[in-house]
Amino acid sequence: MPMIPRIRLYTNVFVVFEGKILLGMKKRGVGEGLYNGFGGKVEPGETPLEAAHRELKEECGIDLPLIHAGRLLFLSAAMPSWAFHIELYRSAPGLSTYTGELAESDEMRPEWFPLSSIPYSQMWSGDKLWLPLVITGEHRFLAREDYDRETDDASKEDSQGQVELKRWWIALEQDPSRTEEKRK
Ligand SMILES: Nc1[nH]c(=O)nc2c1ncn2[C@H]1C[C@H](O)[C@@H](COP(=O)(O)OP(=O)(O)OP(=O)(O)O)O1
Repeated sequence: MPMIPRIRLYTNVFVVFEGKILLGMKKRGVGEGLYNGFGGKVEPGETPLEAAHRELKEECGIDLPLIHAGRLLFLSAAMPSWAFHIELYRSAPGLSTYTGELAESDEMRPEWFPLSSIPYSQMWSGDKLWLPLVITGEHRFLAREDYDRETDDASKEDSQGQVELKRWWIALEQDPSRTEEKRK
């Protein structure tokens, strides 16, 4: 029987104000050197929303109302024992203030970017597929990504194993609060 991976549950929060987005430069660990939202593992006894607020506060010092934006599920050939499930949140629409003091932490250096110049080339390669949906916040979505070994250039492989985004799909959730759209 093939090995069945175990699910690791994470959160990721994007603070989006009028015309700008708050990202963090990851200073250590997995994803070091990349910009990302603020987040981490959901701890036992915590809901994902509670974890999202806790991680936002721990990693950049602030808190504000959040809405669920979507869900990312991905597999990576670099970590075949795990399936990653990330609950994605964004700040509630229309907000322009937060509580607390925006501050650098051991893990993240926060930085505002205009929505017109999001540093996608310094982010996880799949994020550009769904971050625009997080920013508009009109539909919640499910995104699915498979990272596999690079096949075109074996010289790039190191002991960690280089992976690239090979397959993906995104689907919008039905939102019962919206008028049912007619489908062709
Ligand atoms: N925006 C993103 N896009 C993506 O494709 N993978 C992401 C991602 N954000 C996080 N991941 C993946 C990478 C890695 O395997 C895992 C780790 O995420 P994080 O850096 O958020 O958590 P940490 O390892 O810092 O956990 P904590 O120690 O609980 O803070 O989730």
